[in-house]
Amino acid sequence: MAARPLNVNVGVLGHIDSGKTALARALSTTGSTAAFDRAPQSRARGITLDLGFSCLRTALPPQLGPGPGELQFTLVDCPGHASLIRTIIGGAQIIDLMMLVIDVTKGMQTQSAECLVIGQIACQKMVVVLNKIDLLPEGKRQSAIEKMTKKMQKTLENTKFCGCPIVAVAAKPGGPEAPESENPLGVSELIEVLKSQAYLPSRDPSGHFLMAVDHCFSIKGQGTVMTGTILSGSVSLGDSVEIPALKVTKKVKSMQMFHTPVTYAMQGDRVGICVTQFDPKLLERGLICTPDSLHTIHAAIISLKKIQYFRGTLQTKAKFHITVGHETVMGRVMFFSPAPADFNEEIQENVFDFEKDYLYQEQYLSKDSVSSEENKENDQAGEVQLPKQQWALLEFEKPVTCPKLCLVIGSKLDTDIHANTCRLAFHGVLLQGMEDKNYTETFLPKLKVYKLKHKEGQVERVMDDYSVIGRSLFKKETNIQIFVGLKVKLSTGEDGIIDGGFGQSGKFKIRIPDGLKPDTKMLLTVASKKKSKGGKGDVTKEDESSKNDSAQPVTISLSFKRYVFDTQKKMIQS
Ligand SMILES: Nc1nc2c(ncn2[C@@H]2O[C@H](COP(=O)(O)OP(=O)(O)OP(=O)(O)O)[C@@H](O)[C@H]2O)c(=O)[nH]1
Ligand SMILES: [Mg+2]
Repeated sequence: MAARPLNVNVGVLGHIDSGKTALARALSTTGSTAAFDRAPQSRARGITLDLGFSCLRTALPPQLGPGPGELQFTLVDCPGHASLIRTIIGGAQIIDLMMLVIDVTKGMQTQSAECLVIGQIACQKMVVVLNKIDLLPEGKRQSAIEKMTKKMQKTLENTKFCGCPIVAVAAKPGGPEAPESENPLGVSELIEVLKSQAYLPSRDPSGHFLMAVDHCFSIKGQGTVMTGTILSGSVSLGDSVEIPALKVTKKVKSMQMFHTPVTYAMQGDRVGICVTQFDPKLLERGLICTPDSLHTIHAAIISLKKIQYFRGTLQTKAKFHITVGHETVMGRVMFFSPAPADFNEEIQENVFDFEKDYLYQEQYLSKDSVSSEENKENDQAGEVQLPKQQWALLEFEKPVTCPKLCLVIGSKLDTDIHANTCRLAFHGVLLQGMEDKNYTETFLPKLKVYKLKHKEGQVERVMDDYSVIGRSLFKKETNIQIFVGLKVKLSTGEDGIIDGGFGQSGKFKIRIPDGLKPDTKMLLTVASKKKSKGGKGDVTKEDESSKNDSAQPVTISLSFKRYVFDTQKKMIQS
């Protein structure tokens, strides 16, 4: 049997109309079933609506090893239209090398920037393609290309693609009206660059089989064919595969890779898998897998990072479009960070420690979320102390089916697509999914995220050397009983313990085990003498006036933590 060609998936991404489909067409020698805007709706609108696949075979470049053999580039033509970003995110997750197509007459555009962000999250390597150079006036073409090349180099400076190759082409010189005979410019040079950038993607046949299906059709008398890219594991003739969306399991009857029958395929391969007949309309896009290997989850814990280009803050309780693996759903987030003692701890990849305590955050902590005033206080140099790792709890509006440890991207897709702003907000890794619909009761209590609570009140008067009466710490209707035994601190330094309620107006008694200091006693005696002159009004009035009474010299502070998901709402002090 001839050696299998080595397959490298090349994504073609870029702003709408930059010429991605034209470029894929110019590059490919063999078109697969789903290539080149075949769908009638796509042709009618002149835009790409779905992922297109085609391939290009070349001789194996030297860095990929000696001996004869072929290199197959599977070109994944992604749509450019902003509304199709979910498809683009799905496409980016199966590629090894990304081509970012830029219209040389326009430069970076909004979706070019979004594609760059997606590339940074999902791809290892990139080549920038400056397309439509035929539109530059011939005399100034070279200098215009050089200028744009410099600009792109600058844009990429602070990305992981710094220094990546930039190639100038015209995929379809003359545009749509030009005759097909018109030869593209620069494409053979581009192929050389692609070959030089090709690397042996790490492929691993072990683990569960998982494939992203992008196309499904039936063949009379044979069965239904699903084409797609194998994301993990491997598959052989006769294997059972599950289609989770349809809740069915089917046997693999035959397989093809680019029109050639095969008996085995593994991670990174593009295959068509034929199984016993089912209605192909039921599965246009989706996942197939080893039976029972995916989980369907209602909520998840992820570790995450904010996307630097996203303007604004990430607020707890906000809703995002959340892409989990290959599905996108609406979800609500709650951010949390390490507890202060663990702030500098190293990043733990791919695991979540349920033994640890975590600190609830109203928003994701980033340089711009910490106010400049706090900033000054915390650090002279203006450097904000940020934890090395942060997490979020995601609660989905409807359950999603996804692999474990999959990529998660949060975006604000309801942002106006003409707003010229990055809609991608955060990315992360799914660490723990919650399959139980009643996860709030069965699962969340295990998650030890706490809020720090702080209450302040005032000492009203001294009872004796070992006890004082406090007020303004609780509301009138608060059940003080549940606070009994908690430690408090007086602003004069004494430690105290809440002993019980006192009267009906939310006042309470504090025991001072070590006794009041003489200075404190004096301070309080003077203050209460002044006050008693005012006479006795009714209780609420007194309470109100006392709130504004800054003359009270001694304050009481009560601090405790409370776990967000503790059903008993226990207050805990260290
Ligand atoms: N002049 C010129 N026109 C080009 C070139 N490449 C593509 N075009 C034209 O640009 C338009 C868009 O090309 P497509 O290949 O459909 O662009 P796309 O990036 O795939 O568009 P979407 O998939 O909808 O985002 C078409 O009218 C092409 O004929 C080029 O090199 N020169
Ligand atoms: Mg296109």
